[in-house]
Amino acid sequence: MIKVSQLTKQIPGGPKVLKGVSFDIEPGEFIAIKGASGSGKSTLLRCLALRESWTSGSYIVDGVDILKKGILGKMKIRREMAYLEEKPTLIPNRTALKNVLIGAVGQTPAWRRLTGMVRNDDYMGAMDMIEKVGLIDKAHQKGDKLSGGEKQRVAVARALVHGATVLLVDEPVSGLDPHAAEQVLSDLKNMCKTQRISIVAVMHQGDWAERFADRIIGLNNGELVLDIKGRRMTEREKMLL
Ligand SMILES: Nc1ncnc2c1ncn2[C@@H]1O[C@H](COP(=O)(O)OP(=O)(O)OP(=O)(O)O)[C@@H](O)[C@H]1O
Repeated sequence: MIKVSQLTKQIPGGPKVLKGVSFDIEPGEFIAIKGASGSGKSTLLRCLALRESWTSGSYIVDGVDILKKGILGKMKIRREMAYLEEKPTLIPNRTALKNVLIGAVGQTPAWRRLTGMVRNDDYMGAMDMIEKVGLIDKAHQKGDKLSGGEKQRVAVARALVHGATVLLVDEPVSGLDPHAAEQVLSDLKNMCKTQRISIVAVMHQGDWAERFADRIIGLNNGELVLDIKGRRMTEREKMLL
């Protein structure tokens, strides 16, 4: 269980982007973040991944007070949380499998990324992950020959192959056609249910959040103004964002 309390992010000499945001993340939960452009969605995600520093607040992950643990806290987050930026890129001339195996910058030793050398159990783990995102028949297809949705699913596999239990993902279906978007979100939802992976996804466009998320949290100008079960939002709730 993850507890975010009073997360505030002040840009030095700039705006206060997040203002006392508090919410919990349960194992296996799919949380969508909604909010207008500039409301702080991506900053919230990057703060959860510790890619941005927190100005104040507390961050408890499995009972560990992360911000008080310094480098150990950072290592725990890097181990347990995978961060996927909007429109992730694959190495075009490497297969889907190789992308999963060696593409995760920062999680694979540099010598292994450069040489492409992998251990047998890494290979099995990557194949498992590719199967979980429903792409086993595309494992040996080159990155640039995959469709947008397939690339996104490979990127999800790459992000999770090192055993993370939480996936933080920015606009997972941005730029995808409705069919591919549906496939990506079905995979993500399935992972939550079968592997108890928690997902926090910025999903502002369309009604994807309402259709796939267990919970929707909403930001307006850096404040959390909505925290509801995943369902069709009322007009009043939409007005809050
Ligand atoms: N390093 C920074 N310096 C100055 N302003 C920043 C910085 N980082 C974020 N901001 C501002 O904070 C606000 C929130 O940015 P953020 O990217 O989190 O919004 P968002 O909700 O993800 O927007 P979008 O939907 O357009 O991607 C924006 O107004 C942005 O300009």
